[in-house]
Amino acid sequence: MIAIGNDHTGYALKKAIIEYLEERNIAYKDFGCGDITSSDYPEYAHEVGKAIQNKECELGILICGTGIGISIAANKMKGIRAALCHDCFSAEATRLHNDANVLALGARVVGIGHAIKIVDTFLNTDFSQNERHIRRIQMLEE
Ligand SMILES: O=C[C@H](O)[C@H](O)[C@H](O)COP(=O)(O)O
Repeated sequence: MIAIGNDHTGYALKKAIIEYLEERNIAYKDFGCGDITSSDYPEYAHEVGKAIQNKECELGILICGTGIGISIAANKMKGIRAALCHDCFSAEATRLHNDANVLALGARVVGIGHAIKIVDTFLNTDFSQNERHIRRIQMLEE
């Protein structure tokens, strides 16, 4: 299950990502927001982070204007490794090396087509299970 959350700036991109997920029968839970009325990104980061912490969802996608605020908020939560990625190389590397469990995107930074490719890369790359990466992730948790 993929958790998805966004502030007002990310609403249009969120709809496009949901279309991508539905076309591929990928289960998701939408934690809002549901329109373009000004809203506060920490709320949605918190909801998505909680869904991952309690194992309701395995991975999350968070969107704000830059992706920065919402990733800062998510990364304050224990066990959350949110990666702000605006290119496919980073999206692949953060799954392989960091076992990132949240992809953060900036709706004011990337176009929808590029963002969908980034989402596709993130969701289709598994953690490497490499010993040195496991060690470093454990250090992050400590
Ligand atoms: O990091 C913060 C996010 O990019 C927000 O989406 C952004 O600050 C929202 O800006 P505004 O309230 O001016 O639409």
